[in-house]
Amino acid sequence: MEPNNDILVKVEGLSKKFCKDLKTSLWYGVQDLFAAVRGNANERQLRPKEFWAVKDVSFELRRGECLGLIGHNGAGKSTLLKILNGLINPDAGSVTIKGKVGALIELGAGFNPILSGRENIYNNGAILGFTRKEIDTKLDAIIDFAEIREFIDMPVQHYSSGMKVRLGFAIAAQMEPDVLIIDEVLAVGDLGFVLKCFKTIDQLLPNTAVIFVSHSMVMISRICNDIMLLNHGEVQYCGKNVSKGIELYYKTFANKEGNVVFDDGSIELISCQVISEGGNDIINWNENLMIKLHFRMLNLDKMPFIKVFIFDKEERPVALIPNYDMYNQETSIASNINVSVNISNIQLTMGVYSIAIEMHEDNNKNPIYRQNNICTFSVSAEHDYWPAFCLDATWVVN
Ligand SMILES: Nc1ncnc2c1ncn2[C@@H]1O[C@H](COP(=O)(O)OP(=O)(O)OP(=O)(O)O)[C@@H](O)[C@H]1O
Repeated sequence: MEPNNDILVKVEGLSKKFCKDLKTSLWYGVQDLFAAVRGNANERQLRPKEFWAVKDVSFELRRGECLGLIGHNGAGKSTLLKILNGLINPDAGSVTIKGKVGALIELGAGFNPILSGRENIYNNGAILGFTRKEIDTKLDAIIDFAEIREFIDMPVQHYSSGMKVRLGFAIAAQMEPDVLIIDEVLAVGDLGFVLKCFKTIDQLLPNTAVIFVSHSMVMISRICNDIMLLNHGEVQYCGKNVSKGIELYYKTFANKEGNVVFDDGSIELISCQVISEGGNDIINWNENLMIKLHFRMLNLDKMPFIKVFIFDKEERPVALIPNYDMYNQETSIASNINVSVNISNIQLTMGVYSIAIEMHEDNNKNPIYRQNNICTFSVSAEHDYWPAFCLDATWVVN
């Protein structure tokens, strides 16, 4: 048995370039072939229409480590995984992988579509280096894990996307690989299956190195203890601070524009401001926060029912502040209203949040006004955590 902290994946200076147009790419292919024969290949330079899909990527992964690979569409994540899995050759750099590799890269890739699920289990098992006898002993566990016993003798080409990913993950996981590579495919599984995958990855992790690509920061933060952020093929951040990697990823997609979703002309929202005790828009964790609203009543003579929503950077609503205390109070048409909403000890974690406002004539009636992303504010804190709240609790030893 190898020591627990042995390096299973070692990637050094890995680069891969592609060409943006097919004709030129084929011509470069021919040139490269001759250059390689003459032994003077100049792989590190880009020619017209070429670009780096992966550039100078290096990292190491040990047993028990799960690397989350994140980045915008086209950042180079799948290309990197395909190089790791030996599906494409890099132009520069090296990859060293120890042990058995289980990979779920493209939906249905690795399956022969005209063979049944059962036959594909034997094929994939053989590719992973298992004998027929070994696969026989794992067959039932794979079929049960995938929950597709009814359809196991049906050709894989007739499987739904979810069924394909179930079978692929079941094979990869039940074969107990040393290195498990998972591309975004889990996104097509239903919640029940995703939860099962999380549990399985938790169980495998002590003996496995996992590389996991996802656009879901919820999944990344749930299972990864290392993170790599790719930006146009280059590593923007690589390290153990998963929250920092996620925060940097979010910064690439900052949405600063507000949008009115609904406005029936009853009210004009003039301004919305979020301010800290110190009077600026950066709030320290556990500090008091004030939201100042200024609006004009155009066609209403009673205070509307107002819901102030706080959204996180992934546009998940994390808090709601309703004005139960003051709605329905008498006002007059054409009056200007200034409202302060005071929130004590805000315990949201570090990051950028946005405000949305919805107003109703009455608690139970349809909205008369809704605007998203009206303004943003930042919470600063000593530590960067993924969950939305870090509660100021008292710990007592009893
Ligand atoms: N075979 C290929 N030939 C030419 N360009 C390619 C090829 N494969 C990938 N690319 C390009 O390389 C870049 C990286 O693609 P890749 O699929 O690795 O991105 P990704 O980070 O996985 O994106 P996504 O989040 O959309 O899955 C993209 O610009 C893509 O168009």
